[in-house]
Amino acid sequence: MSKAKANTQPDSVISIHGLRKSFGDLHVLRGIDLEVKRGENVAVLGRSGTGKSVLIKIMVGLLKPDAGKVIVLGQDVETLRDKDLDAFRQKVGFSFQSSALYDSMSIRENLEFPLVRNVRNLSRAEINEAVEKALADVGLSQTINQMPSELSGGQRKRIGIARTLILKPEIMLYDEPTAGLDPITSIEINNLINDVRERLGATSIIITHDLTCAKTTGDRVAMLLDGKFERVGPFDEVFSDPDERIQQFYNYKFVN
Ligand SMILES: Nc1ncnc2c1ncn2[C@@H]1O[C@H](COP(=O)(O)OP(=O)(O)OP(=O)(O)O)[C@@H](O)[C@H]1O
Repeated sequence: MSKAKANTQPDSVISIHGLRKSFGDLHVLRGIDLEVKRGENVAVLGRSGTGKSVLIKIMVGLLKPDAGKVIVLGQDVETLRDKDLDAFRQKVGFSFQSSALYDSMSIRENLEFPLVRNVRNLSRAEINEAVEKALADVGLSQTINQMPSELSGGQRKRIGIARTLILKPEIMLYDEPTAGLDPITSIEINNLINDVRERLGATSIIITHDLTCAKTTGDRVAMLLDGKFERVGPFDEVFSDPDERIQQFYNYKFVN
């Protein structure tokens, strides 16, 4: 761990070097490098199937890389096991592409679930308070006794984010937070992501192919092309690049 730390820039909370991952002959990640500072929001952009979800899964230890290093909060993710991995996953919140709510549980029960599983010795009053706060943070206090099936797609996404936030993570990883949502609801989610950063001081990686989401939430965007971050920087800088692949992506998707 110390060796890996030595390679990391001092203010980085996420440090990725030479990351590679293939599935058989499919070379998905071909040498990814990225440094993310505390409190920064980085939007990872790329077309479908370019490996964005694979990257996020490697970052939380759900997939093993073939080569390279992923250091998150000073820890080499690949080496984490058992209790250390559990503790790590409390500090790194992962908001799934599907909201991943339990359909048979009420919103209150969905939010209680990670707390009861991960935090010991909480009183009933503390659990209630945490659930109420998390719901208020995403503007959905009124849904506490409803079932997921009674909510809209946008509301389910926000509840999914609240369920991740309830453990007060230092890092939030959002996988396609606006996928399948109408433009207005997408804007609400983008605002929520920015709000989370301001209120919790969380560092976030936002995986998306929604350019509006990337522009609104990312201090920087990292453009995944052919298995590498070909361009990393402020949105306008990255998309002023005349590279045909970048312009094709921009012109096809961006409506504003
Ligand atoms: N466990 C796995 N086994 C085999 N192939 C996989 C596995 N996970 C991902 N892949 C392949 O890796 C490639 C990248 O997948 P990934 O889900 O990361 O794409 P993505 O950029 O997130 O796409 P989308 O925007 O559509 O969600 C795809 O071709 C996918 O089929």
